[in-house]
Amino acid sequence: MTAGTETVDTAGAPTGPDTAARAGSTRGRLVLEGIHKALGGKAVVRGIDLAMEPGEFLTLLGPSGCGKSTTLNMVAGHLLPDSGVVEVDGRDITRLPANRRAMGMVFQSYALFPHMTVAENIAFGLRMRKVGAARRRRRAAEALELVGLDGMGERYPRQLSGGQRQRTALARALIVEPDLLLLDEPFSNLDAQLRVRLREEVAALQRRVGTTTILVTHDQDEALAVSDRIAVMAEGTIHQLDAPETVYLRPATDFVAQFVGEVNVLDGIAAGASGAGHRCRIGDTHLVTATPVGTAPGDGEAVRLYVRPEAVRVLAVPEKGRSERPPTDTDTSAAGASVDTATRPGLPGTVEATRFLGTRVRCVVATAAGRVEATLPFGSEVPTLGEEVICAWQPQHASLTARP
Ligand SMILES: Nc1ncnc2c1ncn2[C@@H]1O[C@H](COP(=O)(O)OP(=O)(O)OP(=O)(O)O)[C@@H](O)[C@H]1O
Repeated sequence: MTAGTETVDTAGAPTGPDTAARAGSTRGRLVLEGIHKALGGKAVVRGIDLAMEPGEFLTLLGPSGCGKSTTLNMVAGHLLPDSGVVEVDGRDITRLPANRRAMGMVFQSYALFPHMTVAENIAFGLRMRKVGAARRRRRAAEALELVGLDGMGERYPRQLSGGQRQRTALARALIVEPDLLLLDEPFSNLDAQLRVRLREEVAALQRRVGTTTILVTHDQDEALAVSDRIAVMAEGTIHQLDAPETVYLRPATDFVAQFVGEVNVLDGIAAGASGAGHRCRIGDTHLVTATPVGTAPGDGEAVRLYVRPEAVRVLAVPEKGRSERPPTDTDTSAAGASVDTATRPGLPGTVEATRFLGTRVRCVVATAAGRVEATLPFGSEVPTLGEEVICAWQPQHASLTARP
């Protein structure tokens, strides 16, 4: 889009440079401070604090009803918080009406005007801002190109596929060069393949234009794939606000561990630090290791350990080991190695089920701590049903917290 010099009639609305030239923008620093909101007599948002950097892509992730959309609507100005402050670029906008905020919003339902062409839909925000017709047409054509819809400007929404409609909605949100782009479950109406493709497109586009973006979703894969940071929400509060890797590998709470990705949950008793982590006793005899999240537990404290199926190695028991699974001197190798539990941590068990999943095999092992699921990578040797094995993992691949 060309450098804009037009003024607009909405306080806080942008008059800034081209959308395409805004990567590395310093605009769109959002701060939420102590936000509370009750709806229908129920506390729906209960003390949200959040600070976003300009250009950041942040996802509000949580189960249905946890307050994600309510939070987004307070940023958009569709809802007024009961208490707390919404600030953009140092300016308190808590009480500023939605139409005077510089926000671009995309909804699950597209919300396009059926009687307007795609180009008219996209240019709508500019028309509201009294931008002249010729300039509107030019900017709409540029926005169409930005979202890969060149040449489709004269169609009507009903003549578009779901993905094309959502690209139109995105172009309409971006054309006003908003401080913030707010995406409320924008991919939910699309089929699985298109959902993945469009989310990649949106993430790439966001990096290009550099608009600070909040995505609301309950889809953890989506959140992990596109976000700079994820705020995991439950019951109106943020449980953890971190980079995707940290949320996945170092879940801060029991809820985060169990909501984001699949996880084995094992209860045990803390048994002292070891060089590469913290020891944890399962049952009377078995020792495993993990990395504490936050303060390390005291000896004898009841702890809960979380380990992802893909981090679990299924190893042969040395004395029963099959000849085709040669022992190694490390327990960090893939399935096929063996482990000596007298000297190394590990959880013995019996293979209860194996399931072929195409690119990997899922192996279920019955242990003293309950069922442990392991994902064996493609090409691994698959243990036989009823085989006695050891489940092992590297301490940095398992996390440990005080038992809730
Ligand atoms: N206008 C309203 N009046 C009363 N309760 C409401 C209203 N809007 C939302 N709620 C309730 O507030 C809670 C949070 O809703 P919200 O839409 O923010 O959740 P969400 O996390 O976005 O969930 P979803 O993914 O299902 O949209 C829900 O229990 C919902 O039923």
